[in-house]
Amino acid sequence: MTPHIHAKPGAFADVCLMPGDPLRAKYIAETFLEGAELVNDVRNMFGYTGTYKGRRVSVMGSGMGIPSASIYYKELITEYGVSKLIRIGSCGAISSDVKLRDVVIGMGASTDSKVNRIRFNDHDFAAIADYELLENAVKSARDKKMPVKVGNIYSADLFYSPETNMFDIMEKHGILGVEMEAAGLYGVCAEYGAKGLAICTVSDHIRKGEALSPEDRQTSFNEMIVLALDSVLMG
Ligand SMILES: O=P(O)(O)O[C@H]1O[C@H](CO)[C@@H](O)[C@H]1O
Ligand SMILES: O=c1cc[nH]c(=O)[nH]1
Repeated sequence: MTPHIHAKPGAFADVCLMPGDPLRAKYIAETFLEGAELVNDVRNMFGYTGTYKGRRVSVMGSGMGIPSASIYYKELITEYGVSKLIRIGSCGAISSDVKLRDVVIGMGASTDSKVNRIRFNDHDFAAIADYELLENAVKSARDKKMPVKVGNIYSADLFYSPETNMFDIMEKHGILGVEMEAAGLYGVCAEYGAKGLAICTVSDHIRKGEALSPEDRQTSFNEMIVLALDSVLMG
């Protein structure tokens, strides 16, 4: 047990899907997993383990932002033997090339957070996805004929950032989506020897002021969830 996860040893599978929202973890467990059991509810950060098409899989919320998420990523890896962590999140788009409902896979994650500098002696750390998880997610998308955008995402510390000129800079540098955890996930995985990948559905367009309706959110999140779960079956 850890201060944040009261689960028995072996309660988690080797792979854990990680949405920010613990209620999305509950929804995924109840909708997509067979025999799902609640394995953590400390702080209502629900974690479940069940099977997907016969493959043991866990799903747990991470909370919002790198500080919260990093606690769960680290404890799952070092205390519960989770070796593959797949974030399934939402993100905001900036460029007109990226639209609502698009699925974005973070090959790398830029950030304004200092966490990777803290762990990397204040040097630049290239926060990148695990190649095998990335390749399997892309294969899973291709099998479904589901278009995905693969590239650089941006993990912001502030949801309400005063640095609004950053959106122009991000667009110029090809950032596909803004979210709040991926760079932390990639840093934690590098530090503790696990594999990480962040997949996000575009839930809103920051420049156009558009946002998915709750119904559209659910449908498009379902597509991302199945994409992630099927990618787990590939390796
Ligand atoms: O939908 P989730 O996974 O929580 O992801 C995004 O949504 C939250 C902000 O609303 C942040 O956690 C951000 O990364
Ligand atoms: O972190 C996030 C998530 C969705 N949309 C945003 O603008 N930011």
